[in-house]
Amino acid sequence: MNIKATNLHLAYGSDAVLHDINFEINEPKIYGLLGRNGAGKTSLLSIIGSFREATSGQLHINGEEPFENARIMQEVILMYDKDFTGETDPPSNIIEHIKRYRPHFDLEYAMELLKKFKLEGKKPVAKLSKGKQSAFNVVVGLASRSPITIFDEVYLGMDAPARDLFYKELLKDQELHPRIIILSTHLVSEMDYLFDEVIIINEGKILLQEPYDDIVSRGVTVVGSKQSVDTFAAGKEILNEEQLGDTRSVTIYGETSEADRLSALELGLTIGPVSLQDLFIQLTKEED
Ligand SMILES: Nc1ncnc2c1ncn2[C@@H]1O[C@H](COP(=O)(O)OP(=O)(O)OP(=O)(O)O)[C@@H](O)[C@H]1O
Repeated sequence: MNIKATNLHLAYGSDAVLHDINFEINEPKIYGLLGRNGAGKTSLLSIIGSFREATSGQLHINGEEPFENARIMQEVILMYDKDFTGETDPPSNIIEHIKRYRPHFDLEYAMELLKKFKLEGKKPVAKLSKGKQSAFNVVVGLASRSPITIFDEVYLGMDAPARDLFYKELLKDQELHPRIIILSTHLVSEMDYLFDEVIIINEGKILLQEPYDDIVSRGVTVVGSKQSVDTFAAGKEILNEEQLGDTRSVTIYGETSEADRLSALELGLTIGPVSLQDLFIQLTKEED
């Protein structure tokens, strides 16, 4: 499967939300989609999920526009924080009907997941707790085995053990049935180990799209005396700096060569890694 955005633009009335963005997703991997509140994540995912049309530019899935395209819609599932008001059926009844419009749906796996997430009862979905409704979304998303599977913040209502179960199932099932999985989340430090690739969207633009390992290997923290840190950091891209007495700590973004590491050692500095969450915070922070 291939997702390709070319000068993709979305506006709500006169408010532009996605600004001529370009990116491509080709491989069956897990993609983490990160962005601050209002950055445009849900807007972008709703175009991929064929919930809405772009204002201009193109979003193609396997070369076709997904909007009102039945063939493409069968291949993509977008799970979001759905309002289940009025849903009188229990989870097990609903999933029995999904196969009709989701060709890759695995009913046996869905039943197994209902059991794992303790959703086998006869209670209507509308009367389930918020977290159980979220877990039901997760079950449908996983068992759909759609070649493009998108989870837009569905896990927020789930408690920590349920989220942990979801992450384990996701990794296990992705290993057996690789597909493009896009996870939009604010739980960056909790979920970063799931991501093969990271896409950061900021104010309606793609800030970066890179393998997880490449991003985190590019950020370092350097701690030491003010003078030594300043000497080391001169000419480098500094994302953040903090000072306590004479001790200075800076977050640097960019390749750190072997020569850099040696010079840090000579200057008596301590070099450490930076988490994806810290990099995300620094890369998307607003200027004062
Ligand atoms: N239906 C709509 N009509 C008008 N404006 C909208 C609509 N949906 C979203 N927006 C606006 O588009 C912008 C992007 O919203 P979007 O929901 O895509 O962001 P997000 O990155 O998913 O945010 P969050 O992390 O808070 O969920 C926001 O300014 C939002 O107010």
